[in-house]
Amino acid sequence: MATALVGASMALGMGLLYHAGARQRCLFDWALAGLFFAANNVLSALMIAFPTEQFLVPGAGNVFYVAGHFGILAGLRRHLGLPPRWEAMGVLALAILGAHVLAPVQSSLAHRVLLFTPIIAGINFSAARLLWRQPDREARRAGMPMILLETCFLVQQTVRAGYLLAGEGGSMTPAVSRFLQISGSLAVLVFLSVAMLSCVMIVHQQQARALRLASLTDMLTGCLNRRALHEAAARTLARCRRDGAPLAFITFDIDHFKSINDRHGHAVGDSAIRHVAALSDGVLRGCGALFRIGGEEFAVPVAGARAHQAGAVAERLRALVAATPLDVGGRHEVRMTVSVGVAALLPGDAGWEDILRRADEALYYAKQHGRNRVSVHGVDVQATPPASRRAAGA
Ligand SMILES: Nc1nc2c(ncn2[C@@H]2O[C@H](COP(=O)(O)OP(=O)(O)OP(=O)(O)O)[C@@H](O)[C@H]2O)c(=O)[nH]1
Repeated sequence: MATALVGASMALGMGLLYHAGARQRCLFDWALAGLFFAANNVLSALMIAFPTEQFLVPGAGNVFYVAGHFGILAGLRRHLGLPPRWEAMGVLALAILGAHVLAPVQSSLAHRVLLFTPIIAGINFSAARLLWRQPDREARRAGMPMILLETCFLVQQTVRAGYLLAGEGGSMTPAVSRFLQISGSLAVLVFLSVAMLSCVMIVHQQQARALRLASLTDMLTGCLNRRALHEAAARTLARCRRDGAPLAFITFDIDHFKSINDRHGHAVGDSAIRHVAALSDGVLRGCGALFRIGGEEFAVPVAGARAHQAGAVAERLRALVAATPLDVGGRHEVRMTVSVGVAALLPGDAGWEDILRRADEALYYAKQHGRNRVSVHGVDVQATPPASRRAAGA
């Protein structure tokens, strides 16, 4: 009954977690798993209190037990974006009930053990393998308690099955038999308690990841935002310095954007920003990630590129935007241009902000000199010493 209560607690806990805002459908599968474990244990307790010859009762108990393990696997599958495959459990349930009609299964514990241990072990193995094969290391780390739990349970089941089979001939003492019975029940109780916590960990990690992603993503374009640039640019600069590789920044800004808003409305202005971001994404594929760092201003750190190489990419981007007007619902087109600034890492730079500042100076130069053009710092705009050197020299 204690195990039944833990199963019921698992069902309740998963349901409450869903309502508390986690809103992940895998919680339904895990709640069902808890209910199946609870049903299995209630049935076992009833069978001890009221022994019966009816084959359907132990058959249903075994179906509930397998369905409990299957529910955990189904939830994990759903969590990873795979179909939960409950229909396979339906087929399995019929097969298990059908097996209980057979006299050898009804009469012999060894046959039941031989039949069910591989099924449960297979489910445990599939669950552990699924979590282990996740490409995302952070997600795999969050799934580690569940991986260990499923593996330990698999080993425990196999060892226990081995003992039961060995003792079937009557060689097992009553003490060993009782130990196997109690340890089996305790193993399920511990399994359920740890499974509940492991499920919570998996859901929590996914939510934390989603929140983090949202805090780094620009809602309008889906590009990374300025906060993400701070993290990514510092990492990129450190890597380039370590490898002795060059690094350049491209920044660009839509020309006369205010007039697009004024003439066509804010919604078309939003579409224009999305349009330019999508075009840029295509040009920049393989060069570097696109960051939206202001209303209609974007930045791209290009690792491994010198100023003239980044300048060539910037020119392709400028030409594409100028040649590809935004189609507004098939009614009319909005032509746009961008001004682009490019700057490269200099030996005295204190941080990536120095490169971005020079790229911005180049962008300002492009705006001042007719717009719809690319300006490269050090070529079009004269180099100014970085802030740190100016401060040191002052
Ligand atoms: N639709 C829309 N407008 C935005 C958004 N963010 C900023 N803006 C507008 O973008 C305009 C930026 O205008 P300015 O910085 O004056 O520059 P501009 O008109 O593009 O002119 P230049 O940059 O000098 O070529 C402002 O009117 C902002 O209100 C946004 O997310 N959506």
